[in-house]
Amino acid sequence: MRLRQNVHFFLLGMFVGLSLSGLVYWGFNSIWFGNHLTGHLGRTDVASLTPWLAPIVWEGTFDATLIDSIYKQQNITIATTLFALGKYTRFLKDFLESAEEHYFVGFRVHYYLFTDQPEAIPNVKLGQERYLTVKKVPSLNRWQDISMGRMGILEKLIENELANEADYIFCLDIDTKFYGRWGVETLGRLVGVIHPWFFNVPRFIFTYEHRRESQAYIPAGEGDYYYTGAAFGGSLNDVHKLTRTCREQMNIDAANSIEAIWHEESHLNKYLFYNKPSKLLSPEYLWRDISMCVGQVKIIRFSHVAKNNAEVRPNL
Ligand SMILES: CC(=O)N[C@H]1[C@@H](OP(=O)(O)OP(=O)(O)OC[C@H]2O[C@@H](n3ccc(=O)[nH]c3=O)[C@H](O)[C@@H]2O)O[C@H](CO)[C@H](O)[C@@H]1O
Ligand SMILES: [Mn+2]
Repeated sequence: MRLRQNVHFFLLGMFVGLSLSGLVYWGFNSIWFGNHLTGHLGRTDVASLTPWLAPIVWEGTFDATLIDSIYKQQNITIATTLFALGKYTRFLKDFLESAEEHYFVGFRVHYYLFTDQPEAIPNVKLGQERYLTVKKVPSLNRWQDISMGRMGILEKLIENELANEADYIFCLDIDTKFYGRWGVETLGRLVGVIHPWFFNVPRFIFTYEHRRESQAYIPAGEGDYYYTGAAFGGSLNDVHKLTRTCREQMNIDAANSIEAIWHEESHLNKYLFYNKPSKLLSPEYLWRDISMCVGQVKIIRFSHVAKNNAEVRPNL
């Protein structure tokens, strides 16, 4: 009898003890008693801050509802520039349809699309406060010139047209598609996206320009991250300075008959090394065309689509 009573007391004690510790744990983490220092937001498997204290945005590092509500009060416009020349017009439909589903949903977005064939632009239904302006540009017969030429065109666009039209700008490749949220968590003064092939490799693998003759030169052993040329953005002023500098540096290279190893991407990397971005986006914000499982990437938001370069580009 006594033994049974003891067992009962023991079980009751266990129950009360566990409940209390559960309550304390819940209390520390709950919205009622917890705070952002004891909460769950943050990642331990990846760096979410650069050594200069810029955030690196990964799934699990931000509260989407909260950040949406903050930016909702600001009545912002996000200019988004796209280029589709030659056969790259085929990527427009998927890009625009998926962007309407995932890209700054609920915010004012103005796409500026540069193309040599305005007639080939598909009719995609845009949401409320979503605008598309098409601008005709001359065809070019080297894909490298199309890709690099974007810097000068963006520089002029910001200078001549965007001043009172937009608050932020993102410049994105068109051979891409959205699969998940890309929202206001990406906004910042100067924003770079970590290249999906180089986020988990040592620096000596980074394909920076290492020839001293090029203006994109970065000495061996230097550099922070390797950024993709397929997506970057920020405030109008900062992106204007970036595009102007890259365009000037590419002009000097051209005058010296040298082309950086990865074209404007090399110049962008040089720029972002000496002008540190205020925010970095993880490779969730530009994934690879070849699907490969990588533990740290919990969600693919935006990705290159598979393409046959020899077939879509005007030259090799
Ligand atoms: C993953 C990544 O970082 N991608 C970069 C990479 O290759 P990519 O293979 O992604 O370059 P790409 O073929 O997509 O060309 C870049 C962009 O130029 C435009 N385009 C290009 C060719 C053409 O015939 N018509 C046309 O419209 C289009 O917007 C395209 O998205 O290197 C390029 C420069 O070396 C750029 O830096 C890209 O951003
Ligand atoms: Mn691309």
